[in-house]
Amino acid sequence: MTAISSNLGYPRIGEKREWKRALEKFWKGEITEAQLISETDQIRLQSLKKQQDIGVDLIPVGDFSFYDHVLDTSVMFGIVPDRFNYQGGKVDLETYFAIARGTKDAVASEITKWFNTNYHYIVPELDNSKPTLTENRPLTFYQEAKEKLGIDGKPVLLGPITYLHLAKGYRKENLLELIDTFVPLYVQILEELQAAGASWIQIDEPIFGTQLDQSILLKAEQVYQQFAEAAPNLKIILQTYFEQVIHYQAISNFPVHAIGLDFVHGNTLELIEQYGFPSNKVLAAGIINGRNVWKADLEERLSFLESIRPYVSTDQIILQPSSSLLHVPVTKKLEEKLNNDIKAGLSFADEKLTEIVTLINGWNNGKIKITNAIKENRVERQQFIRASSRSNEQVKQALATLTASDAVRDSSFAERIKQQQTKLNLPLLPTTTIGSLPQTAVVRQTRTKWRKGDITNQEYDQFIKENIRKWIAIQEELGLDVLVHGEFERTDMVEYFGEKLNGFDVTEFGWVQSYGSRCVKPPLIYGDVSFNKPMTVKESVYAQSLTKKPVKGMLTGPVTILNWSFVHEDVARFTVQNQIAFALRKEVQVLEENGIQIIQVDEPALREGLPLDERKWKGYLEAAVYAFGLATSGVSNSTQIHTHMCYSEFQDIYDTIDALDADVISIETSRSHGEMVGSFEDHTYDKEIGLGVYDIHSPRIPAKEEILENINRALQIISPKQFWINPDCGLKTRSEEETIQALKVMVDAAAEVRNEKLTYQNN
Ligand SMILES: CN1c2c(nc(N)[nH]c2=O)NC[C@@H]1CNc1ccc(C(=O)N[C@@H](CCC(=O)N[C@@H](CCC(=O)N[C@@H](CCC(=O)O)C(=O)O)C(=O)O)C(=O)O)cc1
Ligand SMILES: N[C@@H](CCS)C(=O)O
Ligand SMILES: [Zn+2]
Repeated sequence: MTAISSNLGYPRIGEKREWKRALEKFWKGEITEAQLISETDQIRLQSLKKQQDIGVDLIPVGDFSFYDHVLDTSVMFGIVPDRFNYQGGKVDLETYFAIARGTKDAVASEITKWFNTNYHYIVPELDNSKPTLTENRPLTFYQEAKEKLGIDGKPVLLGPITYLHLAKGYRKENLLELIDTFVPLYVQILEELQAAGASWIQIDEPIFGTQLDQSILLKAEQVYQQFAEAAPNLKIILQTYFEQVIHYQAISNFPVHAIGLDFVHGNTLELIEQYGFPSNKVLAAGIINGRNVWKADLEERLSFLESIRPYVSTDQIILQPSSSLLHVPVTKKLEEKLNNDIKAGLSFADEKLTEIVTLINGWNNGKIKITNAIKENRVERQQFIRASSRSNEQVKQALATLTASDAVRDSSFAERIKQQQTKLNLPLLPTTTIGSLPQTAVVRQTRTKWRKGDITNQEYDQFIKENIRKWIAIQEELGLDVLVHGEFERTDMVEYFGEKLNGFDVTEFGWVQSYGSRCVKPPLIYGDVSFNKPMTVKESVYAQSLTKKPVKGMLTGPVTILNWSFVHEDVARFTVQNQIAFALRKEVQVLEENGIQIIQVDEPALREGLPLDERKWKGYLEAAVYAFGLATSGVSNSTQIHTHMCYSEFQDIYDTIDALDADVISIETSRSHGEMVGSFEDHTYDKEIGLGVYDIHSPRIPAKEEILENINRALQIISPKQFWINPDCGLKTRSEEETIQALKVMVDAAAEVRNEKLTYQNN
């Protein structure tokens, strides 16, 4: 008997984002549903075939999605919010996409971060819905892989404990009962899979990387007992990831065939060393990082595996990535423009699976059998490690001299805001946007032409300027108070800085799914980071030259740049974060020197990066506050620092939001229907704040009444003197028409409330 290799999930998007293009064509009505299905079938089957060719033993099936796997789970259980008029039975694609994207009559469901990743899932709205099994999705995909490719796949299912923790619309005290209502449906899925001849099933429970009550653990054990009894021939892998499990002793004793543990994040090895591993179970060991893109050190991984060997027999292990490969790009083979030294150090999804297959051979048959692979791996890694561009002594020295006071502004907020008000003279309830304006097809196509050399630098600059000019005029016409230049020159708020800062590089095809069809291309941080030359000044200064109203300078913050990049692993993440902050500090100062009076430093990833294990929160948050302070504290009192965060639960980090000491913060709240507002009830927040008053992720134009409701709800708790009115995130995904219409409604609503408040004050 030998051990086997496995994968937990494969990127859905195709090597060149074919999946995204098919979806967007369908949404635009350019292809039919049948064409969408046929195109995505092809992408999915190619992905399965590739994994088969690489030699992966347990190939995941059912990890494919038309939008999001949490939404897939919801519709499989008939969990559809009432506003979509669902009549029962299998949920059709129209309803599925309506939940995800909204319609003109119904707002989309909320999206939020999938654990500590930049992937967003659709939050299930349980309310009073009665779960029913509308289709056995895992079974459908299991049968497809078997019939079309002869793959005896491993269906992937989101587990009930995690699914219900991610859902809303129920009272926490009813969770245990609620779990019981889903169990029979899961049981039916498992029974049918077993009857169809499936051998394995992966049930994802990443929630076990977070702190859970004893009562939940007990319930979970009973649930898995029921699963095991219902389908005794199905080998259940209880799969955790993104963190070491917190309740290891409890979970490792659950009555399942295998326990999947992440050996990359946290210290899982220590848990095994301390408590051992049950002899009657298989250890599915995640030993290749599923969240980063660097080539593993095969020799080191093999010797790491030797530390596990005393606790398991040779065939008692499955080797796999630490998590689904949804979070890394598909293959590095398409990267033809990357510097060779950097490319040598990379490993995307396909290359990671090859590493797993190599390691399983080494584990089963001895190191000698993989000597050549190890040699090649060593040479390539050394080529990367020794690349001369990776080290920057000057930055290291500059950072070594920094102290706590380098990250704190000169005066208190109370003092600063007086000076800022005098200078900016803004009205009550100022209106603004978050930064980006529509990245139309023309904007993207022009950038692509420029990249290909089809248009010159001057022509591209001129094109960007024209867009800035056009949108400054539109914003003035709309009556917004603080304007933005629109970020037309940026592919993405992180990738753009990756193109400009030293120590970064960018890929051509290194896409990962962010939400729905939207993808991002995280830059690579391969070495010490430093400022090269001004990155945003030209566009900001040009925009400011066109108007008397203040134009915000627009930067992405150090925590977000770090979180949304693939960061080399040679030094601590916090060190890289401070290097980025130090480089941004320079940019902030240059913007100020060039007459920009408001500078926004976005930190949308700050909450997302919060460790799953609460014991690690303090260190993470302190480092975040320091880095943000380092980036923003080098300006005078009268320069107003803004920040922006979106799509996360912020209640947990209220104190950090305060400690960032930004003069103004804008936070998304519209999809969560104002839940964040409640946090301000219990605190006395003294700085200024904009709570997003409408959802930009839906093409729907908000009604004035909705915006008024959002504003008035916030104003019950936050003083109008502190409150800003803005959408909840950037507008780059919206069309020009949608943007203008929605902003018009927003500005009208703001004017109405402003007049009411002023009338009230004057009386
Ligand atoms: C705020 N958000 C962000 C997150 N993470 C980031 N790294 N950046 C973010 O802004 N996480 C949380 C949220 C997620 N939100 C979004 C919102 C929108 C997108 C998005 O629209 N992504 C685009 C890709 C953007 C991009 O870089 N485009 C390139 C064009 C590349 C291209 O497709 N070119 C075409 C030719 C042009 C054409 O015909 O369209 C080609 O080569 O074929 C660019 O602008 O140059 C997306 O399309 O998915 C992501 C996350
Ligand atoms: N300034 C960015 C922030 C997005 S989170 C934008 O507007 O797109
Ligand atoms: Zn945002």
